[in-house]
Amino acid sequence: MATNNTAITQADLEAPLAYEAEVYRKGLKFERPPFTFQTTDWEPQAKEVLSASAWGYVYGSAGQRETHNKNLAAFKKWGIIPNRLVDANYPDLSTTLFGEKFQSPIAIAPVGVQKIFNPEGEIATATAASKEGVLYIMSSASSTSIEDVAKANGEGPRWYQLYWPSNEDNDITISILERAKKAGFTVLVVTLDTYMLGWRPSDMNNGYNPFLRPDSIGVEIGFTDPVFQRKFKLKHGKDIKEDLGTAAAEWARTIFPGRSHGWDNLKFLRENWSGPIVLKGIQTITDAQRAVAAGMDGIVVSNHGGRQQDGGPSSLEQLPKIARAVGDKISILFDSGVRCGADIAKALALGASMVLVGRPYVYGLSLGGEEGVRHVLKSLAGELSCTLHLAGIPGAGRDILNEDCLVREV
Ligand SMILES: Cc1cc2nc3c(=O)[nH]c(=O)nc-3n(C[C@H](O)[C@H](O)[C@H](O)COP(=O)(O)O)c2cc1C
Ligand SMILES: O=C(O)C(=O)c1ccccc1
Repeated sequence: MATNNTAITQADLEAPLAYEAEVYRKGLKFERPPFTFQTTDWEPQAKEVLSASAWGYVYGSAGQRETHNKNLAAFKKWGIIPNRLVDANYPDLSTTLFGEKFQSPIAIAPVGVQKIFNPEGEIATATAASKEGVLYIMSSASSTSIEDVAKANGEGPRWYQLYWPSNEDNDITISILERAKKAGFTVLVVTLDTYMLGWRPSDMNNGYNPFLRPDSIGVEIGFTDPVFQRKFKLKHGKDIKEDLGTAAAEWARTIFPGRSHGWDNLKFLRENWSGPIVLKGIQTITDAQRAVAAGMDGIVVSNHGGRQQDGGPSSLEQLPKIARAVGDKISILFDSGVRCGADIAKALALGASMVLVGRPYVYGLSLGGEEGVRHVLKSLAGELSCTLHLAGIPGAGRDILNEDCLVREV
């Protein structure tokens, strides 16, 4: 399997479709994945195995779920045009970002507190991503430390997502950035839409905030951070382990300070991070242009899967406008509402160079740990490859897969 920047081999091109071929070749002897190939069934099946609180947390969205529902519906407004008598055998799914070649255009979206879905949590996901040649984006709210995730991810490509503390905690931010750099995270993804949690009725009904549980899950990065540890001791006169509840609440306040930074503050991150910086949560042309003006390297067109602000537009609807405005000046990634291989093809066609998947792999993690995440990633890559092949589109590159490949149906 190709890792970053190694040449893509014929075997790499064939790998996504090998999953399907194996099922049919082996028939009933095929060792079944832990759950279905039908992507629409992942969500209801995960519901059956999760506690009400964990389920409410992952499936839950802001407000009346209007933004969430629009995210899903937006994909159905586009059709992929099928072309005949074109040889698009084993389409090349590779994509290049910041001078690095990635074997797959699919990435693991940053998702916090993964141990509430499976005791292996981020270790299972980071291992699965590495085995499938998929980019792992690590959340600031992980229930596993930066160093342990890096170990599990091994040679796999990995980026670090920052929940950005306020200026009073710049020393903590610097410490975290240094740790991420040292642990081999190459790109910084700064999430802009979550300086406070959205209005989430399901979590409020369950009285559920993963940080504030008695076993304080999701605070691992803070609890293992020497600067956070020192500051906590100075302020409270005791060590973290002497008062886990207070420390967890303190870490939650640190990474969700309740107020947004301004565009000017990005200079601070630029000064303290030597690699590319990507802003996650962009939804307008104006903000995308501001990102370009601020010298950023990439944006993730995302509305956080509809979990933050309700009543907004679907993320996919915003993508082509933004791509047309700034696509030649900045790298564009996308998430929110991706549920199957055809969805990935559509997001790529509408201007994304990389597509992040959120809830689907969390359902895989819930249903089958590392194998479950691998099954989700293999299914999505396999279906994407199959879709492009049958549509006569030989690759995922912008020169081949673009708006001309789609028809707007409604
Ligand atoms: C359970 C859960 C936790 C998440 N935690 C984070 C996080 O820690 N940092 C972040 O930037 N985004 C977080 N997200 C948002 C995802 O990165 C992504 O934007 C979103 O899930 C995409 O929408 P989708 O679930 O429809 O694919 C989280 C999403 C879910 C479902
Ligand atoms: O739930 C989220 O969307 C999110 O970003 C998060 C992750 C961990 C803890 C709190 C919020």
